[in-house]
Amino acid sequence: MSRAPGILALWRRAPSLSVQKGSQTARHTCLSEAPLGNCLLSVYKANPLTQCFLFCRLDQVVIHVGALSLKESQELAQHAAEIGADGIAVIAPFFLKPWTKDVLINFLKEVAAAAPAVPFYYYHIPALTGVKIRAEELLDGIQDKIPTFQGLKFSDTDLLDFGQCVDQNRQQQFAFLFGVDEQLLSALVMGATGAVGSTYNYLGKKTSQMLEAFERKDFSLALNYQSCFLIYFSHLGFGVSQTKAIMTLVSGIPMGPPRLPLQKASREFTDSVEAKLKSLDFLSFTDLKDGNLEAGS
Ligand SMILES: CC(=O)N[C@@H]([C@@H](O)[C@H](O)[C@H](O)CO)[C@@H](O)CC(=O)C(=O)O
Repeated sequence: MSRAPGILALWRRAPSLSVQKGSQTARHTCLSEAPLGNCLLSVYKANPLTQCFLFCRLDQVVIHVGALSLKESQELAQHAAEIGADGIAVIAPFFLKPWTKDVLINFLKEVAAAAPAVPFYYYHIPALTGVKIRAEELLDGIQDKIPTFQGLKFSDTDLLDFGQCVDQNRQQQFAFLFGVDEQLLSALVMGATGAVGSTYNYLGKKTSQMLEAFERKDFSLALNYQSCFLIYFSHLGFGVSQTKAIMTLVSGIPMGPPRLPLQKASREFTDSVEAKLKSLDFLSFTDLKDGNLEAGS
């Protein structure tokens, strides 16, 4: 079974943390149905491995149930409802793509209807799905079609689209969870209500400090934190494999290589990240042997 942990989510004005499970970083599209179902169940039961990564109590679990097959997505949604998920999230199907807003909403509506009592989030990640329907366009009138619609996970760099989503939300009924970690500060300024991202699995504390600085209106300190991430990312570049390697380094728990077609991060990458994390004083488990990066799957 996959050991990929959920994605740490940071919510503004909330003392505790939440998790999104079955997401891009957790390689949901690479998992077959059975391990994915088990994986979801294990999170619901707050398994020690997950808790160990989050270093916190899980207050909310939002489960990603998107799939290429509508039926599979509906089954995952039903399963999420049965095990008591606090929300479900769905990406756009990405092989045979919906090309218009109405078609996309119809697909999402059918998934949402399979879990009619569970809050529903649209997970907007056009760089990976290739579905470029603007989120702002989608929001218009969406609750008439999907009564459980709760908000967006917005994983795109188009801050104009993001700003227009926030602008539409005059009654503030929706949550806007931002998913480009390097741009979180800009999104906060524009009205993000939370964040979900892979880097919070290991940069969560620094990001919380950035959020605190932002709340105190200490923008220069907040910018310092964000710049630290920007420099970090722009030099190294991060994908799922790299994230797994870093999570292994930071936690000491072997995450193993990613599944094909992903390739495991290179030795040069892990060496360079290890040095960087040490310089930031992030590594408490510094004596990893080569084998630890290989174990698990
Ligand atoms: C394309 C991608 O993986 N984006 C990440 C970001 O957290 C991203 O890793 C980070 O901003 C670094 O580029 C998230 O938006 C996606 C995510 O949280 C997930 O579904 O795993």
